[in-house]
Amino acid sequence: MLEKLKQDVCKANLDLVKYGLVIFTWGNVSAIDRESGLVVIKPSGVEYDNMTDDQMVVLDLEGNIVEGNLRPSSDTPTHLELYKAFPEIGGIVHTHSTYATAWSQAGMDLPIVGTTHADYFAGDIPCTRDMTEKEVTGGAYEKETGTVIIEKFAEINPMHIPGVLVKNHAPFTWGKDAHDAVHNSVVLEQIAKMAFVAQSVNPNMSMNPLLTTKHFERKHGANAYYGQK
Ligand SMILES: O=C(CO)[C@@H](O)[C@@H](O)COP(=O)(O)O
Repeated sequence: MLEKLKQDVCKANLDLVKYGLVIFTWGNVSAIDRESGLVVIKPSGVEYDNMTDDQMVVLDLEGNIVEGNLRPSSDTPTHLELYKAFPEIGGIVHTHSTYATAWSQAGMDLPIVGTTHADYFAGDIPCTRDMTEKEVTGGAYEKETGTVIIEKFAEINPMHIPGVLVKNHAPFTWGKDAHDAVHNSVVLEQIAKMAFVAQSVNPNMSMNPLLTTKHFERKHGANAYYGQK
């Protein structure tokens, strides 16, 4: 079932290793088939070295396992909440990549201070609020992680800012498919690193909003002209 999607999701997970975004089992990628409403995600705690397509787990949006012998990623409920809230997205990535995670741990939005950032994210990348005791200990921690992310995007278009920093935890990114979500995760790590260095040089750094709009629009706007037709 969903063989092509399982291949794509497995490859996307392995790409996290290729791009240096995960060590051990510290991350996960999923993708959704919107027609059937089924989600494919990597199994929990399985080393990337040994990961194969047929280990991918297929679930419905309520978290019922439809196919697979292994337990799905522990972060599956977060992914499911995001798929339900953001109908335009087709893939999700979670990593503990160093610089993006450091900003998450600092509890700070990642400020937009360069065109590299604006080419992919049309503004600051928000950091979520502290989770309440009930959200952490009430039995639905991973689902509630999704809730605090969605809350943060009440007034943000998730296709304009395809990522978030979960406070004291780590980043999630998304995209039109698993590959696109991985791409955004790689970019997020790089811009988090660049912003860290820039801030150490100038703590009062800023960016002209016109430049932000120009760079985001030329790649993603209605009249985008970056790249080939
Ligand atoms: O966030 C964490 C751990 O803090 C998890 O995302 C990470 O270890 C990956 O877990 P899974 O192997 O996907 O269950």
